This record gives sequence, C-alpha cells and structure tokens, in this order.
Amino acid sequence: MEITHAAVLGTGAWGTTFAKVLADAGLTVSMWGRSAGVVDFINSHENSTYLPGIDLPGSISATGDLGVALDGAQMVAVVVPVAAVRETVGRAAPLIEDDAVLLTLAKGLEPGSLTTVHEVAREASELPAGRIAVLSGPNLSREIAAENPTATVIACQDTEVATSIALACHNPYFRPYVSQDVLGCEIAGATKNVIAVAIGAAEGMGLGMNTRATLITRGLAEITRLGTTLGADPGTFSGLAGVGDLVATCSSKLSRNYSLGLRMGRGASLEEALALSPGVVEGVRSAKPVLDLARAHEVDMPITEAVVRVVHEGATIQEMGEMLLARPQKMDGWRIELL
Ligand SMILES: NC(=O)C1=CN([C@@H]2O[C@H](COP(=O)(O)OP(=O)(O)OC[C@H]3O[C@@H](n4cnc5c(N)ncnc54)[C@H](O)[C@@H]3O)[C@@H](O)[C@H]2O)C=CC1
Ligand SMILES: O=C(CO)COP(=O)(O)O
Repeated sequence: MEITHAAVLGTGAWGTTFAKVLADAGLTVSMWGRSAGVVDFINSHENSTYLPGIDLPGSISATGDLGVALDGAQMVAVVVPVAAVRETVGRAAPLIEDDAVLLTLAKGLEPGSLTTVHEVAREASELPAGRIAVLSGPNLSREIAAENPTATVIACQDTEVATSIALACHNPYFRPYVSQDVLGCEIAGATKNVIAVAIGAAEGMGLGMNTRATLITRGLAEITRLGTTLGADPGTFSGLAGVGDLVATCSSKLSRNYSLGLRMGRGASLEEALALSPGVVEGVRSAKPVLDLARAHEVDMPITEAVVRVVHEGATIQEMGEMLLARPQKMDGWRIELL
C-alpha cells in the first residue's frame, strides 16, 4: 500500500516534527490538536508553542476537528502523551478509514494497566495487531526538525505494513528500519526515559563521564533483562530503539527526561523541575509502572527502582546515588554484578 496522505494526532513537539518528516517525504498531512491556538499557529506554518523557529511545509494543515483530520488518511500517527493515547485512539477509532494503519509514537507504559502503548491502541481501536505499528529510535524532535540526520525503527507484526510506513516517512534526514519486535521497541522506549532521569541527576551532581557510561551500560542491562523476560528479541536492545535511543536521551539537554534529572541533581525539587520542562516527561510517569512490571516478572531493575524512590517516595538525589553504590555485590558464577 502506498501512503500519500496521513493524519497526525497531537500537536506537541514530536507530533509537529513528525508531520514535517512526513511532509518532507512527500505526503500531505492533516494534524489534529485540542488547542485552537496551536492549530492556528500550525496553519500559519510555525508551531510557536512547541517548535518555535521551524518553518512548516505548506502540505501540513491542522484542525481541531478529528473527523476532518482523519478524512482520507491512509495512516494515522498517534503522538500524544501515553496518558492520552487510550482516550485519543478511542475517539478516533470510529472515524478511521477502513484500510488505514495506525502508528504510535509515544514512549511509556500506561499506569495501572502496565500496558504498552501498542496494546492500549489495540484495545481502544479494536484494530488487529497487524494494523498497528510502533515507531521508536534516537529521535530528539528538535534535532529532527532542524533536519539533522537520524534513523528509527518501525515495528509491526505485519512486515508489509511496517514497510509501507517506512517508505512513507523516509526522507533525506530520516531513515527508518523495519522490525517485527513491537514489544522490544516499546519496552526500550519506555524504560530509557527512566534511566535518562537518573543519568541527568548524576550529571547535575557533578559526576563525570565514567558515571554516565556506567549508568548507560547498566541501564541497558536492566532494560534488556526486562525486555527479554517479557519475550522481546535481545537484538532490539543493541539496535537503534535500544542502545541508540538510550545514548541519545541520556546525553542531550534536548531530552526532557535527562534535563529533569539534571535540574534535580542541581537541587531543584521534582515539582520545580517539572514546571521548567517544555513538554511531557514520560520517565517520571512511567518509572513506577516499569518497576511494577519488573517486580511482577521478578526482574531486578536497580536504577529504575532508585528513580522511583526519588520521584514517588521522596528520597533525595543523594540517597539515590547511595542506593546504587551501596548495593551488595552479587556473585553470578565467576562474574560479579556491581549494580
Ligand atoms: N519530543 C520528542 O523528542 C519525542 C517524544 N516522544 C514521545 O512522544 C509523545 C509525545 O511527546 P511530545 O509531542 O514531545 O509531547 P509535548 O508535551 O511536546 O506535546 C504533547 C501534545 O499532546 C497534547 N495532549 C496532551 N494530552 C492530550 C489529550 N488528553 N488529548 C489530546 N491531546 C493531548 C498536548 O496538547 C500537546 O499538543 C511522548 O510519549 C514522548 O515520550 C518520542 C520521541 C521523541
Ligand atoms: O524519546 C526521545 C528521543 O528519542 C525524546 O526524549 P525526551 O522525552 O526525554 O525529550
């Protein structure tokens, strides 16, 4: 199936950037958003609220009417925060064209249900799993909007669907790879945000590159442990959606998760750090669901656990550092696990 017209639900930083990616790949794009002011900005070719300074192509239009946005769309990209996916997809479902495919771009787990975004979208839309794909990778929106080259992963049970979507969003600065490991991509995307909060905090406390490299490496270990226990492909975690996204998110002040940790490491409270964030900080929202999921499957996730203690249980950043360093060493045959 050739996709030439898409709807993008969500007019935040990533939704607007992804609409530009699609437009620069030759599609016409109809965006839907709940804020009339942001819709007007997009129709005047700059989303001054979420993506100031970036000219948007004329092939992007925006509306507050979901039916108008979805009319004729062969692909529906869902780019709202995780907490809004169920409601947004549920409202969109009756209006989605018969053969259209759904693409989810949010990264996190739904609190309470501990469900991945793909699963939430499947439940809310009642579409078969093979018509819902997931996009995840090292995709800091601001860099992509500035047309810095990057790659990503489009994962779907149905490889033909993933390939159609990959062809639709491939442009000179955005290169998609195709995978069937939907679960692995989703677990990688949800968990790296939590690790980024810890790494930002370490940086904010003045710790250096060795600490960062340690936390990235051990973060990847705990992410991979959870993913593979749940049935994901271990290879996903050494690819773009795994280590690729982890490194990007844990190394850039453009990341909201990393920046939140950074501010807290420098002394801000959680509330102060959240108030300064330009958008949703999924690592704070997903930390507890990720830990609950890990505990339900008896998977050890010490860095995630330390973040949960800070963002939900009132521990200080200093206590978080102590929690990680004071962990007893575990002997696993000839190996010593330090974190
Ligand atoms: N910004 C980035 O670089 C990237 C973000 N993501 C993920 O994409 C998702 C969205 O992120 P951003 O666009 O950056 O967030 P954002 O905070 O910049 O924008 C969120 C958008 O969703 C809308 N929204 C929130 N609740 C809503 C609801 N109940 N109904 C309808 N619209 C609602 C807001 O009005 C806003 O337009 C998150 O899960 C994020 O982790 C993934 C990759 C890159
Ligand atoms: O997912 C992202 C990059 O791939 C964006 O990360 P933040 O939500 O931390 O900005």
